[in-house]
Amino acid sequence: MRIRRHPSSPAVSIRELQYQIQTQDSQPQNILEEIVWHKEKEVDRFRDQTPLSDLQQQVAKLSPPQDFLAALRQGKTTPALIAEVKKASPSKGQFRDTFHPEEIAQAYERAGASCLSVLTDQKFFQGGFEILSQVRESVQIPLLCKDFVLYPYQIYKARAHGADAVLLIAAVLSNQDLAYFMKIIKALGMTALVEVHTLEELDRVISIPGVDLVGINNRDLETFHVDLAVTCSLIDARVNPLRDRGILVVSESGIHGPQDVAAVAQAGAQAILVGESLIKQESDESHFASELERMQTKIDRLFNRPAGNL
Ligand SMILES: O=P(O)(O)OC[C@@H](O)[C@@H](O)c1c[nH]c2ccccc12
Repeated sequence: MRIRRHPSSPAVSIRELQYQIQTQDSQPQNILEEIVWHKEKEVDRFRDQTPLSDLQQQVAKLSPPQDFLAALRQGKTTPALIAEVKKASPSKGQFRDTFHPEEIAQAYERAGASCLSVLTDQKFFQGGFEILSQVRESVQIPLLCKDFVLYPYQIYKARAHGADAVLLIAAVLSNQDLAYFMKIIKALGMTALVEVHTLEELDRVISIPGVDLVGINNRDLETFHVDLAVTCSLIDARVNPLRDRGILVVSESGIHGPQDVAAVAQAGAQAILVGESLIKQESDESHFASELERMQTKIDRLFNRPAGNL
């Protein structure tokens, strides 16, 4: 695990030294740590509003989730597309002036996405669980809840708002937590997408029983640096164990054009997760009559297919 879950408390009590240790260790070292430390407080607030037992009762009344992994295996495109409903990011700010999640989600679905990802982190990505619910009402395809999961509570909350799959980030969870959270996700009939960024993390994840869907994030969440070679080198290093275990690999982040899609597909990614390049408002986009037309054009371009070829 690369990330400290909490600010560490000083081990010594000599006053001056304590002051020094506190100032150094009580600052997050990078954005991922900052997000995780803040997430602890956000989850506390959610628990105060709605206890876990209430969420569990809500979840018990829902019809079963859809099979996210099967939708990727069937794939409306090759590789299958998970399109992300993403309003903003901590590094780039807001991607467009007006953001209508239902419209975007419907356009993605009709233009060829096999599944959708919905960001629910409020502070850093301007997402929300109300957006997940709105999207659930607007489309048929399976949904991934994209958040920084630290507690089982968040898994029930995702399900209660209509998610079929939940992201688990190896950089912030121990193996024990990963294995435990996977059990809860499976018991709820959902799919876990386990995200890695390094070979160490991939090795940890491959060793956990029941992992069948792995996301390789091309973006380093500590620095925001994006490199598609991350997907290629990690798959390359572990081709055999990935194949033997029947793990489907999703290449995540920084995919902008047909060359990018071809590169990660060639490396062995069977699905891609794309946010920014689909959602971003370009300066020459005013001529698009509708969100559907916009998304159709962008997705056609991404897969190098003739315009309107759905
Ligand atoms: O907008 P991009 O570069 O296409 O990336 C999408 C997605 O991969 C990215 O949003 C993401 C991948 N893993 C995450 C974990 C948390 C928040 C966000 C993410």
